[in-house]
Amino acid sequence: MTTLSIIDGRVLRPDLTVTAADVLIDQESGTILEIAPDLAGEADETLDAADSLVTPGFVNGHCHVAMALLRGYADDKPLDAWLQEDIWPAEAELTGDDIRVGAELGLLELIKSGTTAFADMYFDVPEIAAAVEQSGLRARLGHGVVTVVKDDEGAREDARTSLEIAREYAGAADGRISTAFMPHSLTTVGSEYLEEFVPEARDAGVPIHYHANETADEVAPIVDEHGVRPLEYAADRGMLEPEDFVAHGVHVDETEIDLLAEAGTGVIHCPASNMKLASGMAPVERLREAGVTVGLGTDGAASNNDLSMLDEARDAAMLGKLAADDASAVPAEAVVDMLTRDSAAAIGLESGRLEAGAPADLAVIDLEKPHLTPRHDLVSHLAYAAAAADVRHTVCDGRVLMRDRDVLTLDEAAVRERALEAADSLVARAE
Ligand SMILES: CSC[C@H]1O[C@@H](n2cnc3c(O)ncnc32)[C@H](O)[C@@H]1O
Ligand SMILES: [Zn+2]
Repeated sequence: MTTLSIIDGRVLRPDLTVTAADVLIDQESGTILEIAPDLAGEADETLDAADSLVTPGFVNGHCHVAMALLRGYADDKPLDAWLQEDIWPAEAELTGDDIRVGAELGLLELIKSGTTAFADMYFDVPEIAAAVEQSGLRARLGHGVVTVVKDDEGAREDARTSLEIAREYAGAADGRISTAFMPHSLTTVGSEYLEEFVPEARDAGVPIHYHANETADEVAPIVDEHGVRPLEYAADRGMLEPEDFVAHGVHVDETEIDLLAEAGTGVIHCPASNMKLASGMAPVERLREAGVTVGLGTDGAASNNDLSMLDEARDAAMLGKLAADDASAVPAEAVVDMLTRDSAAAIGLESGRLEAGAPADLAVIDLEKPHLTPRHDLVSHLAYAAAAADVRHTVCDGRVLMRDRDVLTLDEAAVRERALEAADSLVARAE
C-alpha cells in the first residue's frame, strides 16, 4: 500500500465542524484511511496544509467542459438567441481535436479551482473521456441528444450514440468515469424518442440527465402541447427516478417541486448561467425545504464565463436570498453542502465528504490571504470569500493533481497555446 498524508491542515468534517488534523490516504484504493493528528510519519508522500483548510473537492454537477473554447465568444443574449444565433453554428464547426483541447482547457480550470468531480454533457465524448483520463479527475459523462433539427434516422442515431457511449464508457479511467443517457432537454428531443430510448437507458442501468425548466419559454410549449408541466411530462416518460438529475430547475411550480422530492431526483442549480442569460431565479430554498437534493453546476464557460465552483457557491447564496426575499435563505452551511456532498449525491457519486472510507477527493485552500482574514468562520469563508486562486493543492482518487498550484497531469502552458490556436481557427470557420 502507498500512502499520502495531507499534514498540518484544518479539516472540514461532514458535520461542517473544522478540526486540526492530518488526512491519511491509501493511494491504491483512492480512499481516506484515517483523519487524526500526527499521521505524517506513517505516509510515503506528504502534502503540506499548514495555514490551510482541507475541504472535500468541489463537485460540478452540470458542465459542458469543452465549451471553454467558446468562452467570451458570444455574450449578453438570452438562452434561445445565444444558442441559435451563435453557439450552435460555432459548435457545428468543432472538430474532435477542438473538443479535446477545449476539454483539457476546462479540466485545467477545474483542477486549479479545487473541483475534483463533474457531470458533463457534450458531443465527441471519447475525446472528453481521453482528456478526463489524462487529467486524473472523476466525471459522469454523456453524449447530448438533440432531435429537433434532424430527420428520423439522424434523431435515432443520435439517441443510439448516447446509449452506446453510456454503456461503453461506464467504469472507464480505472472507474473514475461513470456515464448517463443525456437528452439535451424536454423541448429539443421529440417525445417519441424519449418514449423509445428512456426504457433502454433503464435497461442499461444508467441515469438520465437533461436540462429542464431553464427558461419560461421552455415551459410554455410543453404545457400547450401536452397539457402538463414539464416535470410531469418527464415523470410520465419515466425520466424522474432517484438516480436521475436535471440541470437548472428555474421555473418549477409547487407540483413539480413535490414531484422531484417524492422521486428523489436531484436538481443542479446553475446560478451564474441563470443570471447571465437572464433565465430566472431558481427557488433553491423551497426545493431544499421540500427535501430535494440540490447540487451546484457552472454550466459551460460560454454562459458563465468561468468554471470556478467557489464563484458558483457565492452566487448561489446571493441569488438564493434574493429569490426568497430573505437574507437567511440559502445560508453558508447549505451552500457548502451543495458545493460538495449534495452535488455528489445528485450526480450519483460517493465523494464530497472527508471521513474514513470516503473517496480521497479533496482541495486545500490557502488561508494566508487578506480576504480570508480574520478566521471567525471557515464555512463562511468557503461560501462567501474564498476564490479559485486560493486553492493550493487538488487531490482526486488519492492522486495529487495539483501541488502548490502546479498542475501535474496536464501541461498548462501547452494546453493554453493549443487552445488559443484552436479557438482562433474555430471562429474563422464559424464566421
Ligand atoms: C447536445 S450537447 C449539449 C448542448 O447544450 C448546449 N448548452 C450549453 N449551455 C446550455 C444551457 O444553459 N441550456 C441549454 N443548452 C445549453 C451546448 O451548447 C451544447 O449544444
Ligand atoms: Zn447546460
